Amino acid sequence: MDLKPRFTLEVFAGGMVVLSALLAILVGLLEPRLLWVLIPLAALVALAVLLLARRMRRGLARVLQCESFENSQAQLSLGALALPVALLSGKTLVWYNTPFRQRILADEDRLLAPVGKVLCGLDLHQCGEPAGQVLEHEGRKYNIFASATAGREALTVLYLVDETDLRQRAAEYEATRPAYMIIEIDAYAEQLAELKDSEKARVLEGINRVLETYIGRTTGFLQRVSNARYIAVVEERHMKEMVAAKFDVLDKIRALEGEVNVTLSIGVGRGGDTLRQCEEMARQSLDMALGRGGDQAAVKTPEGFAFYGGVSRSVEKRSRVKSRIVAKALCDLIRQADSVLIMGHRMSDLDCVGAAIGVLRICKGLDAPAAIVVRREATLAQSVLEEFQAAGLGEDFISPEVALDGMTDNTLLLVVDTHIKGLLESGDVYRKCRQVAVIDHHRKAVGHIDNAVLFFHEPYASSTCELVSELLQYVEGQQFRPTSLEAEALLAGIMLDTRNFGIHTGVRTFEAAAYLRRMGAMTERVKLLFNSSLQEYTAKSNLVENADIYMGCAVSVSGELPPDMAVAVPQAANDLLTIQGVGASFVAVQQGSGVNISARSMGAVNVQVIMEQLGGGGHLTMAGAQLKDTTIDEAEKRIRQAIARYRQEQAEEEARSGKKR
Ligand SMILES: Nc1ncnc2c1ncn2[C@@H]1O[C@@H]2COP(=O)(O)O[C@H]3[C@@H](O)[C@H](n4cnc5c(N)ncnc54)O[C@@H]3COP(=O)(O)O[C@H]2[C@H]1O
Ligand SMILES: [Mn+2]
Repeated sequence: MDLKPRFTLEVFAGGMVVLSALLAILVGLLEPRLLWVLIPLAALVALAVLLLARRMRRGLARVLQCESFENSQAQLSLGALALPVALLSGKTLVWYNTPFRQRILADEDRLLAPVGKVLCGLDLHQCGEPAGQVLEHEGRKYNIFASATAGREALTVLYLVDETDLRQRAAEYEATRPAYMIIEIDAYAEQLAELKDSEKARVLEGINRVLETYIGRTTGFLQRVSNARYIAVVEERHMKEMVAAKFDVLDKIRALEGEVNVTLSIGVGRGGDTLRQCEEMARQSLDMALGRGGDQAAVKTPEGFAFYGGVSRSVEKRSRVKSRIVAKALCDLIRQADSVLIMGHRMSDLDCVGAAIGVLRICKGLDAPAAIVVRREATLAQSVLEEFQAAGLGEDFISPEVALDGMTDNTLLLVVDTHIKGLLESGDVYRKCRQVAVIDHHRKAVGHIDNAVLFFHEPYASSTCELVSELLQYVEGQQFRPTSLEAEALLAGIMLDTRNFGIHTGVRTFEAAAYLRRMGAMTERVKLLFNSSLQEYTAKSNLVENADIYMGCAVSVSGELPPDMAVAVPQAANDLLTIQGVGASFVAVQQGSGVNISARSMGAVNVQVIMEQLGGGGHLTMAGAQLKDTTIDEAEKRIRQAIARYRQEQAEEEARSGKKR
């Protein structure tokens, strides 16, 4: 039956016709007179055969469709089924029931037609899978299932389930799921609250207008719930568009003209099971957006967070970031991770190791497996590392190689005291970690980590240790109380970056120090951590002695120092500042084929800007740079050029503002 049954039937009928025609011709040749009778007779027979063949096929179809097929129970049961059902032999349609004829064949008989012509794109193999094949036919969507008998003359039963309505509803359901948005005006209290009422109204009018248009395009609604806050609920189909456009409303708000630069932070909860769940997710997202510095949108779905906007804009972040919120977010991240690695910058110093020790305390309090990644052979915090080793805590510090070995897909990397990829202790560890969080106080620079789920960046803090001390105060519980040793490491970090509370100190710096003192930090023991060896001291004195004064800046250069003398460089730069008439100091030392530079100031000179000219960075008062493939003479020339250029720009700026600093 498999071998073209249609062909067989037609050939048989045709063959009979041809045969009778031949016979008629033969008889006609033998007896021409009979021709007059034979020709009409042959035509009659041919007509009868054709008619019969047609009737036969129709009759066959009717029989197969089975009103009278009593002895076949299977056919009977399929015939009465409300679903369209068809029977195939190979790929040929050999039987179908009435619903199939009506809905798929448009009430025509297509028996023995190839099924591919009737249902375009049908894939019998896929129909045999448990999920079946979804096919569109005449504007309706069918899920088609097949079950086949094995063997050469394979028979297949096709069941067509009309899922048009179901699928339409499912798509509509997905598209109308609510997404919850919380929109907050950044630093409202600091900025807008102090404006004149008329000006404030103007700024708010601008914001309202932009937001109303933005939400007005959707089927959702917008509601201002407090001075600085709006909520909005929009349908998933519109949320999709907003995400695709990367929340361009942020740009529109930033472009508003006015006395102050307003920016927004947006938290979105999307894809939750309930509206309440979405609201909760939106709140977490807003916390994230604010914790990363604002001026951005954070979207939380059950899969995790995604962030839009807010990257590397040079607008200064004015909002005082809430440490409490960050502490909570940080704890959540640590809890979700298999293990935690804490890592600072290359040539780690007391601030970065101290901060790492503080963060490790939080991990320990949460019972999360955690370690600090540090190269003990290249560090400026040897004193702290030795003390912890002596206290039996050496295992908390591991090398990048060990860290790489013990890592899983779900390891969280906490970067402290830097946010620049190129300065990390180990780039490999960073690249292998999927989840990264950053805690830093350096001014945002190029090459910053851009995939952090949490970016706690406070350029106004004195040190990373100050930030971590604040975080420690916001996690509640006895288990988060730092030991006196840990408190001393944190205090050492603050003292390093403030040069013993000499510069860059704010109210919060002293509050953090007071907290650490309460936790048992002893200043006299902290001071010991800064003591240097006689060799280091001599190296430092030599550097100080060799300094030149150039345009009010002390510049000292030197050939290569022994590797363990590295700390003499920043210390010499610090000491040079104590000389009268020196506004900034620059100490450059050959290291391998490159040159390392430490720059310091008391605040009147912005050494960060000068070091940025050389590809470095840091802070207003404390910065550095690493020059590659440079001789020390060339480095000195470039430092002097950078100073000259800075002085010139300074003079121009003073001329413009018409006042002397
Ligand atoms: N290419 C680049 N791009 C962007 N930023 C760059 C950079 N190169 C350096 N910086 C930043 O400049 C700051 C100064 O670095 P520096 O090595 O002179 O000075 C370091 C360090 O050498 C120095 N230090 C460490 N131990 C010390 C000790 N026992 N006594 C005195 N100073 C110490 O304290 C300073 C701590 O500074 P901090 O980590 O906050 O910030 C650093 C660093 O993050
Ligand atoms: Mn540091």
